[in-house]
Amino acid sequence: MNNMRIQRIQGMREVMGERMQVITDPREWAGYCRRVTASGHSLGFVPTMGALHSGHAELLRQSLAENAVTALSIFVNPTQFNDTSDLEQYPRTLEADLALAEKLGVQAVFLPDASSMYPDDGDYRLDEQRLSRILEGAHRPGHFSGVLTIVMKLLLLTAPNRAYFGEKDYQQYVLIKRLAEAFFLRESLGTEIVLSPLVREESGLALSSRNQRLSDEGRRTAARLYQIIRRVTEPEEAAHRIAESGMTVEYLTDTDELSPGSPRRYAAVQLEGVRLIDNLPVAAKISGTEDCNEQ
Ligand SMILES: Nc1ncnc2c1ncn2[C@@H]1O[C@H](COP(=O)(O)OP(=O)(O)OP(=O)(O)O)[C@@H](O)[C@H]1O
Ligand SMILES: CC(C)(CO)[C@@H](O)C(=O)[O-]
Ligand code: BAL
Repeated sequence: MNNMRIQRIQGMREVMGERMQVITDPREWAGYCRRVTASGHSLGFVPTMGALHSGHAELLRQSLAENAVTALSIFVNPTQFNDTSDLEQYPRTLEADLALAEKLGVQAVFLPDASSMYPDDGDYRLDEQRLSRILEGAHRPGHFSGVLTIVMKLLLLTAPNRAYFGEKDYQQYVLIKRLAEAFFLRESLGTEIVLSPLVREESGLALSSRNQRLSDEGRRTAARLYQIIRRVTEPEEAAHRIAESGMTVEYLTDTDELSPGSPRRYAAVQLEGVRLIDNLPVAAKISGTEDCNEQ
């Protein structure tokens, strides 16, 4: 980062105060965000459901590098859970999340509750008619309607210059990018939707908050998912090998529907009652060997 940029960011931290702001009220949050942008400073925004891990940290680092101020939201959004036990068991680690955000240098955290984000009790919903119905959407009815609705509310309140979403949830990223285009969010809010690369454990397992619910043995089994999807050419054969490893396959598909001309492989599995997803560009698959035990 060049010196001018560092000085600008330091200046901004003095204006906004050194301590990280933690805000729960949507109106107060909108006011804070408007003050940041009105004073000429760029605002990056990373929406999450908390239980932060290194994947989230990467999104935050990217935002911190590209914007004067970085805002994080933590909200376990009930309308995107089609399964109530998944919602109840979703990991919540607020104190550790705030400590990590502060350590990374995040300037503001939005922690709303469900009643403040849904003053309409969820009567109003956004709905996409096509790409939200495949892959994750086919297996989690209503999920993307909940995601798009809460993301639109968060973007309207925050009006960031850039909002960051992870490649781990590639279908979600595509739907949000198209949402921004459909509703002219660049023209109205000045918001650009940014894709952040997928972060994996050394074993290859995609980092995910839900991984916390896996046993040690479950984690080792889960690592096979990536090893198999990146090495086995035929989707049917890959699904068979994943099932042999002890996971229940929900889907495993190669398609370019979400990225025309550049097909990707998408997979969702269940293991120990935990639902895991992964994806990669088909071109990134390793050909020439189908030995999934090799790293
Ligand atoms: N391993 C990862 N690499 C890159 N981005 C990630 C990763 N994990 C999560 N993200 C991104 O972080 C943002 C917040 O995700 P979220 O809080 O749902 O965490 P999560 O780990 O995806 O949890 P889960 O899948 O268990 O709900 C999303 O944009 C998501 O795509
Ligand atoms: C984008 C999001 C924060 C909306 O609740 C969530 O779906 C997530 O964390 O990926
Ligand atoms: N990161 C995806 C959000 C969800 O699984 O609900």
